[in-house]
Amino acid sequence: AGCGWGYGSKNGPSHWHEQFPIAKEGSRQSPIELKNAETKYDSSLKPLTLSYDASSAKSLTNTGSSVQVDYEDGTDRLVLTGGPLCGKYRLRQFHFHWGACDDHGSEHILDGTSYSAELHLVHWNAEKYCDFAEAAKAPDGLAVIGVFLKVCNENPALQKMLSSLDCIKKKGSKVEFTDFAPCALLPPCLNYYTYLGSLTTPPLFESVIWIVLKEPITLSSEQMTKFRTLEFTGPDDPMQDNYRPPQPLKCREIRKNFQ
Ligand SMILES: NS(=O)(=O)c1c(F)c(F)c(-n2cc(CC3CCCCC3)nn2)c(F)c1F
Ligand SMILES: [Zn+2]
Repeated sequence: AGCGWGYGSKNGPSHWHEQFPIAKEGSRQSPIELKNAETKYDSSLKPLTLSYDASSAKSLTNTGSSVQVDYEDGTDRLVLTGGPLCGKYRLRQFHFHWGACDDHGSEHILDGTSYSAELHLVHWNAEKYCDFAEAAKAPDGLAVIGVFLKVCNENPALQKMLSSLDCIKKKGSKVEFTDFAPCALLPPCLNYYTYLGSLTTPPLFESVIWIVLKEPITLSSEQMTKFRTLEFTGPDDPMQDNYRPPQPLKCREIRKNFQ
């Protein structure tokens, strides 16, 4: 069988509809362009609350499309509540999307600006659903916090992960990765935009309540270069430009919790 979906010219985002029709037929696909002037301030939106105990990080994996840190999500360890959400959402994993150069690479675009990378913290609704796979198929099943990465000064919180990338250069490789508090990757200000969307990779399920932070976190250009030392399929195929372009807004509203 041909290689599965990816980000190449033969299996990239413009081909995904061939195996995943929702890519073209969906009504709430992600990512999108965020135009601040067209978003609506909603005073009923609550602040985000991230509960945070000794973190339950498990492993660091090269998934073949991103680098991902998986969490033990059998109990309420890292829980997201508040914001636009009803109930509590458990952190399952976080991963990144980035470009071949620092001037692009994020999935969401904010007022015409592409950032160098974007962090996604993926949570699932553990109050309503039994496990991640079930939640991933429900319209209110997932909540993903998107954080923009901007090349500026070094980010010490990323160093522990980036210094482990040499061990997972190859697709499918995985190493133990513990005691990593994801809150260290958040900016001081948690002002956010929120809208109803989808997974930005196949199967592109329309099950994500997106929460995109307005304030980016920063990292150095050396740290950004480190991401690109990972491989998609082999040594001549560096992992980069693993982002989906913006999708039609259709009849969706984007709200924000700040004026
Ligand atoms: N970019 S994103 O939108 O933040 C994003 C996500 F939110 C995800 F949840 C996944 N995801 C995909 C699966 C396979 C599951 C296999 C069982 C059925 C559901 C999908 N695991 N996690 C994902 F790959 C991704 F890119
Ligand atoms: Zn993602």
